[in-house]
Amino acid sequence: MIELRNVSKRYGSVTALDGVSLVVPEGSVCVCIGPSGCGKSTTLKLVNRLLEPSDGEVLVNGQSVRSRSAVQLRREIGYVIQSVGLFPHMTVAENIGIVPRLFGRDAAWRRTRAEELLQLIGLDPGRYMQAYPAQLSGGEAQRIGVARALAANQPILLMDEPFGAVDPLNREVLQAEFLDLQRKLRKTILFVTHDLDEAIRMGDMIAIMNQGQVVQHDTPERILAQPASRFVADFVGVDRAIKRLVRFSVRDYLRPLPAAPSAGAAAAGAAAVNGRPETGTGAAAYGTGAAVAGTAATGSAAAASRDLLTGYHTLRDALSRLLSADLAHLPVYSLEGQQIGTVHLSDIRRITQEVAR
Ligand SMILES: Nc1ncnc2c1ncn2[C@@H]1O[C@H](COP(=O)(O)OP(=O)(O)OP(=O)(O)O)[C@@H](O)[C@H]1O
Repeated sequence: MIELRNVSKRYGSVTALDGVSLVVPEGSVCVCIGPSGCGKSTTLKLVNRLLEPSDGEVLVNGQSVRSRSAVQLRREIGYVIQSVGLFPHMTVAENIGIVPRLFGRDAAWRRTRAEELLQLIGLDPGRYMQAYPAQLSGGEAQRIGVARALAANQPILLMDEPFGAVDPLNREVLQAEFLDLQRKLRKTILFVTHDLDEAIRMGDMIAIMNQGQVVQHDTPERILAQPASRFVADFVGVDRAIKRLVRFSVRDYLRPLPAAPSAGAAAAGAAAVNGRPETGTGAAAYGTGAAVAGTAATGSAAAASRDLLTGYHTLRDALSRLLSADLAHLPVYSLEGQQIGTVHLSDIRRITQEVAR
């Protein structure tokens, strides 16, 4: 558990944090969000003692961080930042093994752990263990940053815009994968983002900050349904019912393809959305050769380059595409560009009604 009790942080005449109290229960994700300069990163850095509070107290698992050595604390708390901070002269495996090495784990243990983690984050160990950071795409580097944070099995993670440097599709893929991991690992996570959709999707709780204060700390649903102030209402914007849909991934509402795929309505949908004639063989008609051959290892280039709807997209993306194409359903693709099913407007409508209740 992470707890801030009435914490303030001043830099000379600048008050970066002003009496912040916040609790992140064990196994949950709290996302801090707010305008630039509101104190998000400062909040995070107080937890692992990269900064010291001017007033108030920060506790980790009930113990004041002041009573812990900063070095020891940082070994126990993972820290993922936007620029990732991989060491360029070390291989991916060595980068992932940094904290376990500090804990005295031997080379064989670190190697096995690095392989497991690469598999967990969807990167082929055979290809990536010995790669250097300069050989990675931005999205891959960010996954390695997450793997490194997971390597030491630290129960607490601080994540400062961990997916900030990734393009939108890769970002949605990483978010979905990270949520899968979190369901399994149940870490206690304090997460900072600029991106409201990301906050709504990732957070069990969201702390909306403004001018060094937490102005609402609540579930995403309540923040959207009952903003506590004019500031929060303006911050979350007008289309709040639709924003809730980012909490749902397309793959969870996928209707599978029939056993023998045919050139049905779904293919027609693809043609309409992609603005090109469909020859009747679904995704295969677009070919997976050229697009996929040049794919980044994350595999998302094929889907991204053709702007296809994938299982990793949110239901809000699906809704927006359905409405703009004026269709009742749309094909859904794998990252490699193979059609895997369809998503239906009627299903999304049902979910909107359920969450509105
Ligand atoms: N070392 C410092 N000296 C003086 N002021 C600082 C220092 N670090 C941060 N600040 C100020 O404290 C406030 C909070 O900074 P912080 O980095 O926590 O904001 P943030 O919400 O993370 O911003 P952003 O979204 O732009 O990253 C800002 O006004 C910032 O200018």
